[in-house]
Amino acid sequence: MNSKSLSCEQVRRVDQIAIDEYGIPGIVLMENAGRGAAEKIHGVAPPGLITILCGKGNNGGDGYVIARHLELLGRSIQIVSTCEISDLSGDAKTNAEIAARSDIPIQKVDESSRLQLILDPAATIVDGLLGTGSKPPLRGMYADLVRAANNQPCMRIALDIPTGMNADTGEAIDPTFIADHTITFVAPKTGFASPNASKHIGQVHVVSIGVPSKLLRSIG
Ligand SMILES: NC(=O)C1=CN([C@@H]2O[C@H](COP(=O)(O)OP(=O)(O)OC[C@H]3O[C@@H](n4cnc5c(N)ncnc54)[C@H](O)[C@@H]3O)[C@@H](O)[C@H]2O)[C@H](O)CC1
Ligand SMILES: [K+]
Repeated sequence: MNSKSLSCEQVRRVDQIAIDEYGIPGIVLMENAGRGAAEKIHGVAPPGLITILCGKGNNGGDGYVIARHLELLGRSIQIVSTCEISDLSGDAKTNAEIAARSDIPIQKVDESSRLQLILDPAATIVDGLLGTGSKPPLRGMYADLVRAANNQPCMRIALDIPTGMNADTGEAIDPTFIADHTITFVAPKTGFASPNASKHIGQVHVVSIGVPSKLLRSIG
């Protein structure tokens, strides 16, 4: 990994400074993240359906953007969401509404047996459940969804961090998403260098979200 690693706190600070001091709207950061991630996913995902798991925060928000761009790239996609669009907020809600208006298929799951029915064993799974806002260990349905995803015989791609991982230490309490590829935003996370992390992160791809290099240099 050629980029300097950052902690979750540092990356969240990049986000906030970009918005508050540089005036880059959060929705622009999310669009850059999602479009960049979609292009990486298109490059590594085998032919066929791509199922995007979307959680209730901005990690899920990235997933709604990714779905729109993968469809534009000609890929077959479906979104599996852990909550109603009305339960989302901010940029994630905006992008969920855009996806719904675009007739992108969105199915809500409230427990994992339903997910087993939805998941096509051959379909690539994209993990947009939890990112830097995660406080492991996983609770309730998120733990069940990660176990169900890990049991599928398909490629798995994590967005920003594998759900369940402590991205600062690399600690991966069971269950933690097991990714073949991790598409991470701004910079690799500090914990990715830990031996505990390697089984879960797979190949790491860093995607820029359009933050100026002057800001990146200022993060110590
Ligand atoms: N600068 C950037 O890197 C950008 C990052 N983006 C993406 O935003 C997420 C972070 O989003 P956030 O809304 O802060 O949190 P999450 O989506 O990670 O978590 C959502 C929500 O989930 C709840 N939660 C926390 N821990 C648990 C748990 N153990 N079990 C169940 N639920 C949990 C909690 O309420 C959280 O708030 C980042 O990773 C990127 O993907 C931006 O899109 C672009 C800029
Ligand atoms: K994730």
